[in-house]
Amino acid sequence: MTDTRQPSDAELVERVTAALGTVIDPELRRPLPELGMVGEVTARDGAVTVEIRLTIVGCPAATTIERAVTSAVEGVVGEGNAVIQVGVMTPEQRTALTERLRGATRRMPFGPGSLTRVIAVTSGKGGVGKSTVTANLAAALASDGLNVGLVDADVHGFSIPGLLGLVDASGRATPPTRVGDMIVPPRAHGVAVISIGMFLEDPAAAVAWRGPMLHRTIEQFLGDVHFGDLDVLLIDLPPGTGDVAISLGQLLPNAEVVVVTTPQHAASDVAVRSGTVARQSGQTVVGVVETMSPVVLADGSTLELFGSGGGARVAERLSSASPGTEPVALLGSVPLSSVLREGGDTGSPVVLGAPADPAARALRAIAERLSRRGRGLSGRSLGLSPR
Ligand SMILES: Nc1ncnc2c1ncn2[C@@H]1O[C@H](COP(=O)(O)OP(=O)(O)OP(=O)(O)O)[C@@H](O)[C@H]1O
Repeated sequence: MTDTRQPSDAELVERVTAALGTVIDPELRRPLPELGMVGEVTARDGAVTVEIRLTIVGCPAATTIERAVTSAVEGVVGEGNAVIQVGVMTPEQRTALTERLRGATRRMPFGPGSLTRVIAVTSGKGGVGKSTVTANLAAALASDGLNVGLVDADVHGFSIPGLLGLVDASGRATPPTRVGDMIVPPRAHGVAVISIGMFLEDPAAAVAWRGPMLHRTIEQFLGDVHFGDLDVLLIDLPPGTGDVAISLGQLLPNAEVVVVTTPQHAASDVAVRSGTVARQSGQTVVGVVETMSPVVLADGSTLELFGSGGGARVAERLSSASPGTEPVALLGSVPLSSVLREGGDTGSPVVLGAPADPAARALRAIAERLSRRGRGLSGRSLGLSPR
């Protein structure tokens, strides 16, 4: 027999509370009650009032949250029977929230033993297409359903916000949300992104920092930014073997490293050095990506603007420099593509915006190869001990 009586107000409160448990904060990616964002829930004569506490005044996700809460509550009480009162957390509530979130991760959540795969992308020379490769790999992996974070560690030459469309018309990068002293990264194309560019008022400002300041910034990006549970964290390193690469080697010796090069000798020779420095800190070079590779033109001829063979050369030299370890593979070659470049200029990664372009296909295949590699459990702590 079906129960046809009207639910009591107490039952409504119970059902609405359960429904609110399904509403996820779009930035912090956890249910609202778990974040302490749901205040009092009261019912009277079948109508329900819900108090929502936003983390900060002017929270960028306010409208999305209010809409999601309204729809969850109306799902229980019917349209027009829900009153949503939106307020803001007190400083004490905010502190409790940041402490809860910190406890859930750890101070350095991506260090050795982490279940997140950390993939640092490096190159020898600047301007070889490293950031473009990183942004596209992040977008491709996220569109495959993985939780992806991206740290733009190219502090002096940051370009990730632009490549992923996280800039306004004046070129200013989207600032992250701050909850107390915790930083919530903006998201684009499903990727949570942090970059020094997001902390600068003037997009043209030069960041002239040296060793200790750079080290602290990278440490903060990895420790104070709330990425939540990630499957993969990509790191766009500055070109070369400078302070940031060394800091990252110390902080994340567990990182896997992808070396990007063009086909040209001048680029591939220095790219080998970047791979070698990564290895010295214990990181594993998992492959090489060649970009700006030869492209087949409409008339069938091949344009080799930067020559050919650089990627294979780097892979071979890194393999022979470390005999006895797994050979370093050429993960793929991304041909020269004006569609890819235009996608970068407009913040629309080519893997999403023009998936049929040969460069997009090559990048997708590289992302697949990388994620296939990650399915094994070798090197991961399973939390088991022998009996
Ligand atoms: N395969 C490609 N075809 C055409 N243009 C490309 C290709 N790859 C990258 N580019 C273009 O080359 C320029 C440099 O690329 P990008 O910024 O990714 O290089 P980078 O190695 O990260 O540079 P830096 O480290 O100095 O910041 C960009 O304008 C980008 O659009």
